[in-house]
Amino acid sequence: MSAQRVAVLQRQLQATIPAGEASSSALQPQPTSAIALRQLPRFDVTLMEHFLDNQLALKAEVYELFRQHPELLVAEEEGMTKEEHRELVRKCLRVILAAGFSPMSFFARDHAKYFNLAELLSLVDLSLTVKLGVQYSLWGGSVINLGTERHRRKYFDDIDRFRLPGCFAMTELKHGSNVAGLQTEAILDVHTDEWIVNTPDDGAIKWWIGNAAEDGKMATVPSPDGSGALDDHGVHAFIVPLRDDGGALWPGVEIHDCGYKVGLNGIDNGAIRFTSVRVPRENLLDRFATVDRSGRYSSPMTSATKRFAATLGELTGGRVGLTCASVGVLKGALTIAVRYSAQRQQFGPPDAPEVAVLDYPSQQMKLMPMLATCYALYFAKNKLVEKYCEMKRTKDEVLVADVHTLSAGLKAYTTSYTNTAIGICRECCGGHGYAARPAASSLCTSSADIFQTFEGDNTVLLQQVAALLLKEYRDSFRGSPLAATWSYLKVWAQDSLPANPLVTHETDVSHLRDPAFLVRALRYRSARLLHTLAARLRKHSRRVGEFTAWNKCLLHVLALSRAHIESVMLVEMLAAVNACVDPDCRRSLKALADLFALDRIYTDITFRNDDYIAPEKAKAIYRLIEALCGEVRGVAVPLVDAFAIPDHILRSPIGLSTTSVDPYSEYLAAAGFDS
Ligand SMILES: Cc1cc2nc3c(=O)[nH]c(=O)nc-3n(C[C@H](O)[C@H](O)[C@H](O)COP(=O)(O)OP(=O)(O)OC[C@H]3O[C@@H](n4cnc5c(N)ncnc54)[C@H](O)[C@@H]3O)c2cc1C
Repeated sequence: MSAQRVAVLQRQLQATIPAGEASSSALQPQPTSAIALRQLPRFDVTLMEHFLDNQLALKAEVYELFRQHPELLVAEEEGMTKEEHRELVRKCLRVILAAGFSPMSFFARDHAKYFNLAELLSLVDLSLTVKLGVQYSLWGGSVINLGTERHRRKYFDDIDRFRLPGCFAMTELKHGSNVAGLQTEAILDVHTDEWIVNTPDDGAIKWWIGNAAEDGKMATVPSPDGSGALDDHGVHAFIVPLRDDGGALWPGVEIHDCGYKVGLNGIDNGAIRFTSVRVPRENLLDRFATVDRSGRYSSPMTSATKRFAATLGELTGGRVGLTCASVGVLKGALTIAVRYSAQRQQFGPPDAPEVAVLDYPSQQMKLMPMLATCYALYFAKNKLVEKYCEMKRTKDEVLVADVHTLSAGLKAYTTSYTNTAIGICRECCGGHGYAARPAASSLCTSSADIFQTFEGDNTVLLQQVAALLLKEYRDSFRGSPLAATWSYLKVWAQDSLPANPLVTHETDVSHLRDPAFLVRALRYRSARLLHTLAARLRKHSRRVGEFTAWNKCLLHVLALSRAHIESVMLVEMLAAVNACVDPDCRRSLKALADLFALDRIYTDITFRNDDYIAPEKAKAIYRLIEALCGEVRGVAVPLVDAFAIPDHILRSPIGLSTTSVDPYSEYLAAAGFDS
C-alpha cells in the first residue's frame, strides 16, 4: 500500500479515536440554546469491558474456537442453500460439543452461562443460536422442566450430545398464539397402557417446528385435552417419537419441510401430522400431573388454570435466551454503525478536511439514543438473568411471576427494538452497509426479525405483562413483596396525579439530569397508565363484557407494558451507574442513562397530555438531548469497543476495531482488487 494511501487511511481512523480529540470535524454539535457541550472524559475501554462482562473467560473460549475454525464463519446472506446452511449449523454444534461445552448442563444448572452462550453465538450465526434454543431450551428444557427424574435420567445425556435431536411441537397450522385452541389429541388406551396421539384435522398439523424437517428423533407435543384420562384437565405435554435411529419416520408420523424462509434457513422447520401414534403412558411429562395404569388422573395443583400457567411458566427460559441473543445482535449492529460513522467522511467546509458523518447531529440523533438504549437493555437483561437464576434456586412464587412478566416484556421490547435498530444502523452505513459481506449478518434484519414472533408474538406477550400488572393493581398490591420489579407501582399508583406545578416547569439541567426526576417521571407514566387503564376497563366491561373491553383498550394496554419495561430499564441502568467504581466509566454511563430517559420522556406525548411536562420544559429537554448526543458522540467509539466483539466474529471490514489499520482493504480485496 502506498505511503500516501496509508496517510489517508490514518487520517480517517483519527476520526474514530474519539472523545472529540482527534475528530477532523468542523461540525461540533450546536445545541439550540445555551447548554454547553461538555467533553466526557476518555475512559479505559478495558475497565469498561470488565465492568460489563463477568464471563470474559467464556467469551474468550467460544470466540477462540471460531478463530480456529474460520470455515464455519460464513454469512447466510452470501448465498447458501438451506441444506448447506443446516449442515453448517450442525458442524458448528459438533465443534462446540467436541470442545467440551455441555449446553444441556448449562441450561439445567448454570443458567447464566447458557444465556451468555446464546448472546455470544448470536454474532456467529443466528441459526446456530436458534438451533441451540430449539435443542436445549425448548426440547431439552421441556423434558427436564415438565418431566420428572426418570425422564431426565433417560434423555439428558443424549440430548446434551445431540445424539437425540428433538423438537418442541406446539404451534399448529391454525393456532399459534392461542395455545388453548390447540387440537392435537392424546387419548389413553388403558388396555395397552399407551397414549394415542392424533392430528384430528389438517388445521391441527404441527407447523414451523424447529428440528423437525431433518434432524428430530423425538418431540415434546403439547395437547390440550383428550377424551378419557385428561378430560377437562387442560394442556399436557407428551414425548412422541418422530424417527428411528436410522432416520426413518416412526409409524403414523408424516413430516414435510416448511421450505425456504425469509431468514434462519439453517433451521430445519417442519410440519408434522400424527396418525394414531402410540407412545407409552410414561411419555406424559408428568411433573404437574400424572395418570396411573388404570387411567386415574392426579395433580398437586388444584385447577387446570394453575397447571396451564405452571406449564407455560416453565418455558420462560426460551424468552430469556432470545432477549440475550437479541441484545447481542444489537451490540453487533451498533458496533459497526458507530465505528463506520466515525471514520466515514462526507462533505466539509471549503479548503478543510471532510467531516466524519458521526459529527452530523442527524447521525448522532439516530445512533446515540440507540447506543444508550442498548446499554440500558444490556443491564436490564442482566437483571432478568439474575432473577431467572434466583427463581430456579428458590422456586419463590413472587419471583416466578416476576420472571414471567419481565421475560415476556423484555423479550418483546428488545426484539422489536433490535429489529428497528438494525435497519437504522444499516442506513447509517450508507451503501456499504448493504453489502452482504461487510455487514455480515449484523446489519440484516432477515433472521432477527422472526425473534419478534416466535417464543410468543410480541403483541401477545405485552398483553400478558399488562394483565399481570392489572392483577397486582386490583389486589391493591396487598403483601406484594419488594423483590418484584412492579412493586414500585404499589406506591405510585396512589400518587399518579400530575406533579407539583413547580416541578412541571423546572428546566434546570441539574434537575433534568437528576436520577430522582428521571425515575419518578418514568414510574409516574406507568402508574398513570395502569390507573387509567383499570378505570377504563371497569367502565367498558360493565357494558360490553371483558373481551371487548380489553380490545377497546388494547393500545393503552400495550403502552402500559412498554412504559413498565422502560422504567425497569432505567432503574437497572442507574443501578449500574452506581455500581461502577471507575469515575470516567461512570460519567459515560450516567450520560447514557440520562439520554435514554430523556429521549423516552420527550418522545412520549403522554407526559405533555397530562401537563406533567410543561412546554418550556419539553424544549429544555430537547436541547439537553441534543447536547447529550454530542457528548456521547465523543465516547461513542470506546463505548462500542467495550463490547469487545473480535473482528473475526464481527466479520465487517467497515466495522473493524480501531486497532486495525485499514478499514477498506479487506473490502477491496473481497471485491477482487489488489492492495
Ligand atoms: C422460523 C420459525 C420457527 C418456529 N419454531 C417453532 C417451534 O420450534 N415450535 C413451535 O411450536 N412453534 C414454532 N414457531 C411458531 C411460532 O411460535 C408462532 O408462529 C408464534 O407463536 C406466533 O403464532 P402465529 O404464527 O399463530 O401468529 P398469530 O397469533 O396468528 O399472529 C398473527 C398476527 O395477529 C396478531 N395477534 C394475534 N393474537 C392477537 C391478540 N390477542 N391481540 C392482538 N393481536 C393479536 C399478532 O400480533 C400478529 O401480528 C416458529 C415460527 C417460525 C416462523
